[in-house]
Amino acid sequence: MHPSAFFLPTFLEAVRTNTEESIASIMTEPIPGVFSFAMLQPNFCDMLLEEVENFEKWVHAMKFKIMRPNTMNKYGAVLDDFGLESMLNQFMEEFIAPISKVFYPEVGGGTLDSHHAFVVEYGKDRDVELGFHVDDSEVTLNVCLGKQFSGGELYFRGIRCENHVNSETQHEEMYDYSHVPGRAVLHRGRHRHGARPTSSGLRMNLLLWCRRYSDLSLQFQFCPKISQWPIFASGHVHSL
Ligand SMILES: O=C(O)CCC(=O)C(=O)O
Ligand SMILES: [Fe+2]
Repeated sequence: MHPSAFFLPTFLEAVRTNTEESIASIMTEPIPGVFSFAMLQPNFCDMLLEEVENFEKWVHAMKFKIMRPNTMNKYGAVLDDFGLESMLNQFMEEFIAPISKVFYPEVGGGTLDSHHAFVVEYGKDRDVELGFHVDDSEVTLNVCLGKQFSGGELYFRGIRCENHVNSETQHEEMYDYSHVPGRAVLHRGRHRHGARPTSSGLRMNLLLWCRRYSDLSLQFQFCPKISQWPIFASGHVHSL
């Protein structure tokens, strides 16, 4: 399948041109460090949703146990488990690393080298909301796949290092993002966030937690609570 079957022409063109200007031209940055852009073709969102649903049906029929996408979400599936691992790695290297190189140089955004990819599901008989947390990632891509829903806003509360992860939020750090199918949000894993209740319908989002394992010395984080950086932040953190 050609990339134009997955991605919107604006996104493809911006990343292929691969300059700071071309990448910035498709982005909005509603608060520092949070970027949003239109990314996926509507047909591809539908296809991926269908694929996830088929996988879940198959797992159910086989009486297999489905792996939870992460420590907090109960509903959804790990995409790497059904044959998409190498495609998603290529996607991270060719599309997300060039963007992260421009916007997140402090965490080695240009040299992301591993990922954890999953779909999360919210609605009736699914997860309702997601508590306040940081991700086990350097950079997180969160793309809404659909379907129809209300609520489910992603709220942001500022970037923090390990030592200040529970510190208070400044007014200017508060931001609520409303998901739109096909549209992506990109943020640092250490940018504190959560998801408000999906009050009706079904919301499914694709998450790509991108990491840089090759050189852990770059796991240093800028934290506004400290005047100088880097500050070492370790290991796996999810819920706060
Ligand atoms: O539901 C969302 O959009 C947020 C999901 C999220 O933050 C996560 O899975 O780490
Ligand atoms: Fe998250």
